[in-house]
Parts: sequence; C-alpha cells; structure tokens
Amino acid sequence: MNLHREPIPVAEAVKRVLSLEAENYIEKVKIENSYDRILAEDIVATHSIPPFNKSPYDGFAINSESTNDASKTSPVHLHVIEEIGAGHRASRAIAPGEAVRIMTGAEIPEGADCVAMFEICQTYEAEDKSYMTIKRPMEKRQNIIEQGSETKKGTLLVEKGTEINPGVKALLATFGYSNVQVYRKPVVGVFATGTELLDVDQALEPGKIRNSNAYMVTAQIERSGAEPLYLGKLADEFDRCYEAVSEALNKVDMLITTGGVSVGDYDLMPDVYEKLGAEVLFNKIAMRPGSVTTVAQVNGQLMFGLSGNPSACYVGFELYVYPYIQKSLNKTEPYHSIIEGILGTDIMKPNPFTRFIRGSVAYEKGKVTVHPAGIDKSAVVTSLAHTNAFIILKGGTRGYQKGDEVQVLLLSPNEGSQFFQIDA
Ligand SMILES: Nc1nc2c(c(=O)[nH]1)N[C@H]1C(S)=C(S)[C@@H](COP(=O)(O)OP(=O)(O)OC[C@H]3O[C@@H](n4cnc5c(N)ncnc54)[C@H](O)[C@@H]3O)O[C@H]1N2
Ligand code: MOO
Repeated sequence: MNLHREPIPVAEAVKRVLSLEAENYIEKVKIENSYDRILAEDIVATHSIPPFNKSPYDGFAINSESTNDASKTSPVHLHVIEEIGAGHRASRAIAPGEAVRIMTGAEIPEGADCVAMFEICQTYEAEDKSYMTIKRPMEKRQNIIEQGSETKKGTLLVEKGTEINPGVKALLATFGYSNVQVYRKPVVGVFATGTELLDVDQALEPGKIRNSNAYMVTAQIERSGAEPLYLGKLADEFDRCYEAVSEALNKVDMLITTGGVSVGDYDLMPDVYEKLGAEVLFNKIAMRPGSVTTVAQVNGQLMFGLSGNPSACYVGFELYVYPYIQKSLNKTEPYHSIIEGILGTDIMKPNPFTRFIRGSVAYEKGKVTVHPAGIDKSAVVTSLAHTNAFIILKGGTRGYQKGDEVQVLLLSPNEGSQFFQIDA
C-alpha cells in the first residue's frame, strides 16, 4: 500500500465531486406527498389572484357615489337588497341607492365599487325591508382586493429546482396542481465496515463497539433529501467487502462506506476501489477531521469512503456527499449556507489544516454566536447530538479567541432552537 497521500484543499475536493454528472430522473407525486421534494417543473400562475374583485372585510358593498353627501348630521340611507357570503355571487347588479351585505372573501357585485365595514354603518328594518346608513363618504375602490392585484395569469412564481416548502404547497393547491413533477430522490447505499462493529441490540463485548455511523449517516441522507438504503455491516475481509460493494453498485445511485479508508492493515477500501477499476478522485484532504475521506468513481457512479471515526464521518458527509445529493436533485443551491458568527469560546489549538469544529449556533444578545458542541476530536460521537453547524477555522492559523469572527456553516436552520426566538 502506498502510505503517502498528498492532501488537496477542501474547495478542490468539492469541485472534483461536483464535476461529475448526476442523473436527475423526474417523477410525479401527489400534492399530499410533495412536501420537501424538489420541483422539476416551474410553477406558473394558471389564473390571476384573486380571480375576481373581492371583499377584504365583512360590510356593505356599495357604490361610492351614493355616499358623496354622507355626513354625521346627514347620513345616507341605502336599501340592502341581499346578503352574500364567500363562495356566493349577488343575484343582480346593484342600482343607485342600493347596497349588498357582503362577507370577507365574497365577490364584489356589479355596480358596487367599494366596501363599507360593518363598524362604520348602522342598520334598521322598515316596511319589511332592510336598510343601512353611513355617515361618511367612501372612495372609489376603497376596501376592494382587485382581480389580479396579487398576481396575473402566466406569472412564473417558483422555478424548478426549488424545494417544496409549505408556501410552495399552498401555491400548488391554489393553481390546481393535484400532481406535481419532482426529481426522484437518489438512493444512497450505506455499508458500515469494521470487524469491531456490533448491532444496536447486541450487548457490548471486549474490544467491540456498536455501529453508530450507519444510523447517523442514514439520517444525514434523509436530512439531505435522498433515500437511504442501509446494506449492513461488513467485517474487514477483502473478498466479502469487494463482492458486497460491487453488488450494491447495481442497486443504488451512489454508495457510502464508513471505515477502512486509512492506511491500517485492515483498511480495505483502497484495495476494493483498485479491484473495481475505480478512479480515485482524492484520498486525502487538507482538513480536520475527515482528512482520509476518499471519493472514487466507477462508470460515473460515486463511492464515498467516509472515515470510521464518527465525527470525521459526519463532517465528510456534509462537505462532500450533501452537495452531490443536492446536485442529483437539481437543486439550484447545492451547498450549505455559510454565515459570519462570533466565537463564544476560546479555541486555542493551532490549525495546520482547515478545521471543521462541530458547533452549536444560537442567537445570543442579538448576535450569531457559536460554541463547540463538545470535544473536538475525530473519534468523538457525543458532540454530534448538539451539532447544528460547523465552525470553520482556517488552515495555517494559531488559534482563535472568544469574540473572534468566524465562518459558520449551517447544517439545518431548524435545529437552532434559540435561533428564531422573537422578542415580541
Ligand atoms: N498511521 C496512520 N493512522 C491513521 C491515520 C493516518 O493518516 N496514518 N489517519 C487517522 C485518521 S485522521 C482517521 S480519521 C482514522 C480513519 O480511519 P478509517 O476511516 O480507516 O476508519 P477505521 O480505522 O475503520 O475506524 C476508525 C475508528 O472509528 C471506529 N468506527 C468505525 N466504524 C464505526 C461505526 N460504524 N460506528 C462507530 N464507530 C466506528 C473504529 O472502531 C475506529 O475506532 O485513521 C487514523 N489513523
Ligand atoms: O480523518 Mo481524521 O478525522 O482527519 O482525523
């Protein structure tokens, strides 16, 4: 085995991964099942909103001209000819001297050009007829939501490549998209390698540990919008690993293995790639943790060899697998967002390579503040439960102090419970 590996910069590694084509298949899903899927078609207004002039209030639809002379001392009296709720239409146009009792959302009757809210009107009955009075003039178009004022038929509202959030779903419903075209979720296979691995329901044995990476990575795959396919554990036996990996490639769009990518005697993945005839895009990155993350491709299909160390595995996934999944989904923005934040704790160790510290980001006293989520070591699992961001410390730096400005990679904005606290 060649022990020397030349580290490449993180940006170069990401570029190499994303330079590979990712196939995007399209499927139709029912609107009910469309949440968080990625649109494979543009959403265009199939009609104007609102489709008709409508009332924003409960009140009286009237013609403003009939109120021209209204005043406190001389209110105008109008004959209320009918009542319409939302979903109903007036039976005829209103004539001068007439009003229609109208509810929020109902169509403005012909002949009316404004709505007087109930609060400014009085009503009375006389000779079996209903009347309303108003003590002030109304303006033309006052309190009317005009047809097409929100959007016009044919307007492009949401572009393909956008994630379907609750608001997009509301638009699908508004415009009658009972089915919508989305990109198929890529299937991402996962093997956890290592003879030391026990299943979650097995009792601990000397020298062994439970397999946490498989559960963590399948959740990361789901969070990224893809479909995980857990294929099981593989002991460190070359023939078995080679067979399992080559079979799995027929079942998945891309394959993740965890463990066995370093230079140890039982690190078998480099030999597996070689026997498969795969091209190794890189096997060493100038970063911590996850420096041994290896990516190889065979016939355009990607194999991500993530580290066995849980923190390194986690970071390797988010930096290299996540954007490739987004690319496979044709998402317009494949990367995690990176923002500026304030370091909440001293981190004094030197950084020979770029360091991605598992962090917890929160809004503190009006500032985006980040703290390490736990022990900053590649082999650590406990900090990951509190991780919602990575603190990026640049390579070639000697240490950072509390209050320093740092880059923060956001993993999932929803996870920062304090992040969206509202002072109101
Ligand atoms: N001589 C060298 N040794 C090591 C180097 C090096 O450059 N030279 N790199 C170190 C770095 S950095 C890392 S990171 C690890 C990476 O090792 P591997 O990715 O090959 O992973 P393994 O050796 O298989 O396992 C590492 C560690 O993680 C535990 N593990 C493995 N799988 C799981 C799992 N599914 N769930 C939980 N924990 C898992 C495993 O038991 C090991 O303790 O190599 C360093 N060594
Ligand atoms: O891959 Mo190792 O985590 O760089 O420490």
